[in-house]
Amino acid sequence: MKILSSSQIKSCDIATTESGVSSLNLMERAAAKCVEWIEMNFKTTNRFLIFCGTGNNGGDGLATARMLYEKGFDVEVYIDRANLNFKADAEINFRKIKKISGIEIKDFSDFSKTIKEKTVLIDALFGYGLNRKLSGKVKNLVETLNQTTLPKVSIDIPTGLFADKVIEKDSVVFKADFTLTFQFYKRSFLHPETGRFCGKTEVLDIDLDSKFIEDAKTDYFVIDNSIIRKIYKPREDFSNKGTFGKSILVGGSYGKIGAVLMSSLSALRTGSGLTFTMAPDCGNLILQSQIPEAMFISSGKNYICKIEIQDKAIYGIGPGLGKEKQTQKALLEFLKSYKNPVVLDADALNILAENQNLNLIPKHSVITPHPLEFERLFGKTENSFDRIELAKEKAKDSQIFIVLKDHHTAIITPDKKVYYNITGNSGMAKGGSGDVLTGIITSLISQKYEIKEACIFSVWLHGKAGDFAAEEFSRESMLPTDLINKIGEVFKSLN
Ligand SMILES: NC(=O)C1=CN([C@@H]2O[C@H](COP(=O)(O)OP(=O)(O)OC[C@H]3O[C@@H](n4cnc5c(N)ncnc54)[C@H](O)[C@@H]3O)[C@@H](O)[C@H]2O)[C@@H](O)CC1
Ligand SMILES: Nc1ncnc2c1ncn2[C@@H]1O[C@H](COP(=O)(O)OP(=O)(O)O)[C@@H](O)[C@H]1O
Ligand SMILES: [K+]
Repeated sequence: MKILSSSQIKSCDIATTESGVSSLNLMERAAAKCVEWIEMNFKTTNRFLIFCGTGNNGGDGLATARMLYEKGFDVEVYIDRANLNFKADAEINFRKIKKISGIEIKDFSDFSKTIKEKTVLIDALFGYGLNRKLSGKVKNLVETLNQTTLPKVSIDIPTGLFADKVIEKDSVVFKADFTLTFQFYKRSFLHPETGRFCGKTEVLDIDLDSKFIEDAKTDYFVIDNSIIRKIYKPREDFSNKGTFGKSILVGGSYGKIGAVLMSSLSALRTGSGLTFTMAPDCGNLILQSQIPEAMFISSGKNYICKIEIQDKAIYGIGPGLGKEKQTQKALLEFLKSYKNPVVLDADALNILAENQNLNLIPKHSVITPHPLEFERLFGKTENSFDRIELAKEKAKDSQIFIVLKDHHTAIITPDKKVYYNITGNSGMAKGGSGDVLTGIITSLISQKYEIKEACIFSVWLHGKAGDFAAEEFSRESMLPTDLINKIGEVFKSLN
């Protein structure tokens, strides 16, 4: 799914109205979608307090208020009585509301924190039209609303956020439990500084102009099910182990054999035809007894001392590798003579960062840094939006794929496209989850998925397996190995 900027969304709204739908109708459509969702999700609630601004977001709120009232709910509308300067469509909706005697219209200052139970707060103060941080009455109101424990729903965007940029550190933002957004994810929903205000995001289809959307140019995408369906290649019947590639997972050191073990197991669980683990001898017994399907390639005693080059294999290097001098030398020597794409993670990246040898990374390789590893490689940035921009430059300069791991991992391609992942959960914030991802990416590349597609599919699959694991074991209790065991269920869901 494309992510458009706020100015592109505005143009898309205009294109839609030019194709024959009036802007008032569009607002009606947007509100109807919100009401439909609200009815489905707040079955026992009977009272809605709707906070409206004077722009189109406020207009959506006013139309939502009317429709909820018509469905028999109790509704109170809160506005700034000192500023009734509504935009055209909002004005029409305000007049409609005024005619309904059953809807109370109150001033922001009338809101009391001691509110009855079974009440939901709906934020329609500002949408993507916000152009500066909140101040004055709206800021005070949002601060007060945030202090209540009532469920909170934002229409389109939590008030105080911009669609596609970071907020200042001291900004006040409505802290939603749910955000009902129209047609597109906004980039700010996907970044840590801003996404934490959105709660669960629901994208409501309001049928904006499909031709405009198809033609719109953007560098940013959300990985949705339709992308995955296009990428996924069901396993062929007329095949053998050679059909599904050879993965070599390189890593492990004394005390960290588990990391490369999990990578190897993940490669197997995602379909790798032949899977090898290249690890020091101290790992042999552990690996052979835990994963008999993987073959062992010995390299050193307690840490990797040499990375042997084999034909027609895809290498995933880094999990549990450590940074012993000889390991560093082995990695650098391998990279000096190996020219095919590789997957590099964890200490492989730290070794390259310390030696400033980024130019050794073969073209079209995949690197999978978390934010700190990224910083070690490429330097500090002010915020996560700047980090993505820096990653775009670096991916292009080095012609590599950067899988920037986070709550919403982003894949940055050499042609500067950014794909955000929306599967996964905080149960994955445990040592070992990254090792699993390295194994999956290596396995999919060895099965001849295009590198970009392998990255997209792997990150999605990893997160989805994490979601299944959380469902069964809880976020607290689930382990990276549970996640590996759930990969099969994810594949089943695709078949
Ligand atoms: N046809 C459309 O344009 C559609 C728009 N929709 C809604 O329209 C919203 C966008 O509407 P608008 O462009 O009217 O923008 P908003 O309703 O977000 O903001 C209204 C106006 O407030 C002013 N403003 C910005 N920041 C401010 C601040 N910090 N303090 C005080 N005033 C400030 C700006 O002049 C802005 O135009 C979307 O988020 C969505 O909710 C939906 O109705 C769907 C269709
Ligand atoms: N809060 C979270 N929500 C979703 N995914 C997460 C979260 N925390 C971690 N992950 C995922 O788990 C993996 C962690 O990788 P990494 O930080 O390298 O850990 P490790 O090296 O210990 O395995 C990444 O793929 C990341 O996206
Ligand atoms: K809003």
